[in-house]
Formats: sequence, structure tokens, C-alpha cells
Amino acid sequence: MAAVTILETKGLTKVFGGIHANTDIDFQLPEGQVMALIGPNGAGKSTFVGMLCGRIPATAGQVIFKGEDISALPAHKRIAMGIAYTFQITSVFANLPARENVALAARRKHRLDEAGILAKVDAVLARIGLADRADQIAGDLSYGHQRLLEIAMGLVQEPELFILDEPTQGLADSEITEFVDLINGLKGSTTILLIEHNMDVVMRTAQAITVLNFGEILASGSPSEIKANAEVQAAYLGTVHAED
Ligand SMILES: Nc1ncnc2c1ncn2[C@@H]1O[C@H](COP(=O)(O)OP(=O)(O)OP(=O)(O)O)[C@@H](O)[C@H]1O
Repeated sequence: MAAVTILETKGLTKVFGGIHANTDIDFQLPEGQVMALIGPNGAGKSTFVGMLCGRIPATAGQVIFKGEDISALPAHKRIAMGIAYTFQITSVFANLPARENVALAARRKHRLDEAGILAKVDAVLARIGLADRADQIAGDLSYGHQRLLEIAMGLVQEPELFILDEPTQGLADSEITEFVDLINGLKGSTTILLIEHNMDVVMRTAQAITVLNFGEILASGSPSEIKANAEVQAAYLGTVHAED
């Protein structure tokens, strides 16, 4: 069965002042796939996903989700359509309990009564291993648990497309293993776009990889194709601690 493209960009471009952060990006993401987006610091990864989510207005080009041009839609409308995301910078509400953070995210998506919201919230907190910390103030959680809480805030929205910007940054090894299991558990049911510097995580989760360099797509392919690509080696893989 040919894969359906859930997300596509055409000529997506962002210029900040004189900086060409993204130039003319044509990109397709097949439904149900885990795709990693990699590239050196400053390559334009966060800018690209910012334009997908609606946090950063594009200078030019289109974002097409489920066949609809969403380029002009604000972020909350994209969430309602099925896009969820976590940011590079922790964005939990530090003075609220973990459960309330997830409930706020759930209410942005689901039109349910409070009991319905809390049922979804508690199921996600259990899935992500934070059930016993649900009543703790988010700001008191360890950094790693705050990152997992953010993932729970995305997951509770039951997204069709889940975009994660450096989710494992600052996580302990055991937490990274849990994260890899979580992503692999979502494979097939949720389309995932993962910005990730940890090549071990990329190789253990991604079915496809897109490499950005200087704001343009340098290469796109299966993990083994990307690993074997000489241009990618020169631009990126040689500069990070790549496992095997
Ligand atoms: N708000 C902004 N104003 C001006 N320049 C910006 C802004 N955001 C990003 N840039 C520039 O755009 C380029 C791409 O940055 P971006 O953060 O998208 O890269 P990245 O690949 O996500 O990097 P990293 O891996 O370090 O997070 C960089 O040159 C950056 O300095």
C-alpha cells in the first residue's frame, strides 16, 4: 500500500533580517512514519518545525497538512487539526501540578467534561511513567521529568502528527531508553517528526531521516542511506558522536 503523505511543504522559506534560516524547502512526511530531522547547530531545524506548528510565520511557501493548505492558520487551529509539538526549551507551567499541566494541554484539543479530561490525563501520565508524580508541582520535578511531562502534554492531545524538538536533551540514559520505547510504541499510529542530535536515538527510532544544512535539505532517505551518504558525513555525522 502506497503511504499517504500527511504533511508536505512546498518552497518553505524563512528569512530573519538578512539570515536565510530556511530556503525553499520541499518536504514530504508519510503518514505513520517516524522521521528524524537532523543537521548541525543553526541548520534551521527549529525554524522549520516552528513554521509547521504555526509559531513562526513563513516568509514564503506552503505547509500542507492532510491535503489542506494550513500556511495561514494560527497554531491553535493546527492543534485542533491534529498537530502537537514539544519545544526545545522546557515550556511547562512551573507553578502548576504535573496533572494540571497535562489537563491544560488536553483542554486545548478535546471538548470533554472534566471527568473525561482527567481520565485522558491520567492514562497518559501512567503511559509516560509519571503517574506517581501527578500531584507534584511541575517546577519541583527533575529536568528529565519536566521533559517527559512536556511529551505527555503533546500525547494527551492524541495528535496525528507529533513534532518533538530535541526531546532527549538533558535526559538520563534510563530516561532516554524509556523515550525510545515510547516512540517505538507510537510507530504506525502516530506520525512523528523528531529533531534529535543523539544519533543513537535516531538510529533506534527513525524509519527515515532528513538532513538539513544551511537551511536546505542536504539529503533524505533511510537510516542506512543517510549513514552511508558522504555529503552527510562531511557536513554532520563526522562532527557528532555517532554510535556504530
Ligand atoms: N528569531 C530569530 N531571529 C533571528 N535569527 C534567527 C531567529 N531564529 C533563528 N535564527 C537564525 O536562523 C538560523 C537557523 O536557526 P535554528 O534555530 O532554526 O537552527 P537549528 O538547526 O534548530 O539549530 P540548533 O540545533 O542549534 O537548535 C540560525 O542562523 C539562527 O541564528
